[in-house]
Amino acid sequence: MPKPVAGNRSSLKGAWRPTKIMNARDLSRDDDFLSHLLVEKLGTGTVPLVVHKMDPSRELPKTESSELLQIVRRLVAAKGPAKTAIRHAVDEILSLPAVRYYLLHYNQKQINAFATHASRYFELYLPSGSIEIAHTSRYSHRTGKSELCILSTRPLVPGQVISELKGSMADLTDKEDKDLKRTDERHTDGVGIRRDFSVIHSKQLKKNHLFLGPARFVNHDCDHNVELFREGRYITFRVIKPIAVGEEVTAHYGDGYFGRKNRHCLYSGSGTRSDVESDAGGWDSSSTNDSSDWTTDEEVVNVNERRTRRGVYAVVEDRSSPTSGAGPIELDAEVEPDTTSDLTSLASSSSSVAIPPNEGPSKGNGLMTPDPEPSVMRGWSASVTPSPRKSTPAGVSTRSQITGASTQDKGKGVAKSRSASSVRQLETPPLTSDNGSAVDSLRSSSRIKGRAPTKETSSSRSTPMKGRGRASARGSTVDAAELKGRSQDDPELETRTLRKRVFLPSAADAPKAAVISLDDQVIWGLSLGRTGKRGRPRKNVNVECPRCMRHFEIYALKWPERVPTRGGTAFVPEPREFKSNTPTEGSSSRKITPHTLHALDRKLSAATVPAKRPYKRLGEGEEVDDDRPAKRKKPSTGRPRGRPPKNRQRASQ
Ligand SMILES: C[S@@+](CC[C@H](N)C(=O)[O-])C[C@H]1O[C@@H](n2cnc3c(N)ncnc32)[C@H](O)[C@@H]1O
Repeated sequence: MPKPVAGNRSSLKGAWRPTKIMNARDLSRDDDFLSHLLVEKLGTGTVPLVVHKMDPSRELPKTESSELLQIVRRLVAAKGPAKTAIRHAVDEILSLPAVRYYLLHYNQKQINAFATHASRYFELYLPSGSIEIAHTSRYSHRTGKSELCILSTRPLVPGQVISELKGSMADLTDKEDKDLKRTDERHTDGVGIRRDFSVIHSKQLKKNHLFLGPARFVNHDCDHNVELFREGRYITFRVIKPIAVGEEVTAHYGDGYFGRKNRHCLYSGSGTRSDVESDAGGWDSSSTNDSSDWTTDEEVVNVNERRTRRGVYAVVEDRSSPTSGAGPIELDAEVEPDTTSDLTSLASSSSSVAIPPNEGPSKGNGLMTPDPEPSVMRGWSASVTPSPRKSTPAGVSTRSQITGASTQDKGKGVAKSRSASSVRQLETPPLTSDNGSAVDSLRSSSRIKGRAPTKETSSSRSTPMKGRGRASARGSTVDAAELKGRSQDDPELETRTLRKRVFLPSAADAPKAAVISLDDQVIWGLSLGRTGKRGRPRKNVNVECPRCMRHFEIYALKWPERVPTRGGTAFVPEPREFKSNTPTEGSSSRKITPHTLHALDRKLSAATVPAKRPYKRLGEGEEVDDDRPAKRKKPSTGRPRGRPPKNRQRASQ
């Protein structure tokens, strides 16, 4: 039993710190509660969002939807870095009475994990986001249950990483694993539901992991448009085909997840919001929960509109028209304001950068640094890549699903696909200041129709992709193989998220080194052609290495005349990289700058280099010929070291 945090529960606010470790029990409990608060309760539109819970029988503390909506509104309107805005939102949710009650017996570590998980859900609502959780009835006729999905709210281009699609993974013990496989008969609608709908298998660890958070709502499609890959501790989703606004984001769970060759996969082709809205009338509201709070009676649904929760993005021709249904959906230039939720759609985020048309997907686009670890994260997606460079098709594979449809499929040999991972706790990357700066720079303007589109800022280009223009229709394909092997750059996972690519400054960008002198003699050449022993050229001299600098000081003092010159003047080569210690972000001090040169100048002026005595190997019987006075050995005091002499001990008494 965790040790409850003592003291006033209101002190929860601001007292938590991000943590990545969660055990499966806490993760499922927290995810049930948080998805209830931040998905179900905030559902807008005509169709409520009903989340499959890990434990549907669990009673959740009652919360006011209006309070939650206020928190999200403040998050959307907040100024400053996204990270700070998210933190405030989490603080606010932690101070809700229902949440405080829920956390009553949690210790600080558990509170940290809960708050971190809450931040993953809040990130979905950032104006810079490019996805949303929506309802889909695509599978309901077979699964007999409400299903949710992820829709894009902006055009996404291949190579982009959907930064806000986050989740957390926790190891499953054998017992927990077995329990999840068992059909839960307690489900209210009487349908036996297995709760292993979001279990990922790690082949390498021969273990199953529970994967929960917003990313768990990504459905499977044999013709998927994102791939899941692991980067160190993180799981990330990368777009592999253009995704239009309103289109569903789908991954590949593995070849045998829905039966042999996925023959029971219910994905019926292009899944767009139209599947959702047009089916809205058929939705059985009796099985819904109080998320219908958000459905107003006056709301008139225009069946020709295609909309995400953020607003209408397309209007199709009237269904009664003879041409209806056949023609292509016309996409609006901009996303319209969300009339139902008051959540504003702002300019594109780092994960959905406005891409100049006619530019193909980036090669080596600096999105993320691949995980050098060769272990294969097979999972969920057959195209899950262990690292972006090795886009191995066969990643984390989820356990075969036996709910609804899968229950019917029982006995038909719903195969299990397995995946490999070498990590114990995996999750999607944390929100970084990247996002924050993107939001900062973008918040001032809006993409709401009629307003001037946001000017792209450098921070919004944190995923420097040479991409395509507005995402084309689903059919437009990009060879997935084309993406494989492209060099990418990191997250640490996590911009957020993904670690920024370490861009080494080019020689042209590097500060030009100044020439320094000693006693009016030019001594400085950053690369001394000959600094090795006995004047031999020394390879790979790294002048930024302090050791090399020391060598140089000695060299320059001893042989100032050997300092390289070119055409009579001092030769100042370009700074080199410090090879043994690749510079990382913020480590610009590793570069030679005028400042370091100046420091060296001062050092050299004051330096005195003692002459080095050559070592001599002694022959047999030969004695040391040393004119230095022999080091006198201190006479032993006979007492253990560190203890004061007895008389001093006595004196102190
Ligand atoms: C990781 S969850 C995805 C989110 C899920 N729709 C939800 O609402 O929780 C996996 C479950 O979604 C459903 N699902 C996803 N893709 C499917 C597909 N192509 N065919 C049939 N069911 C699918 C199955 O019920 C599966 O167990």
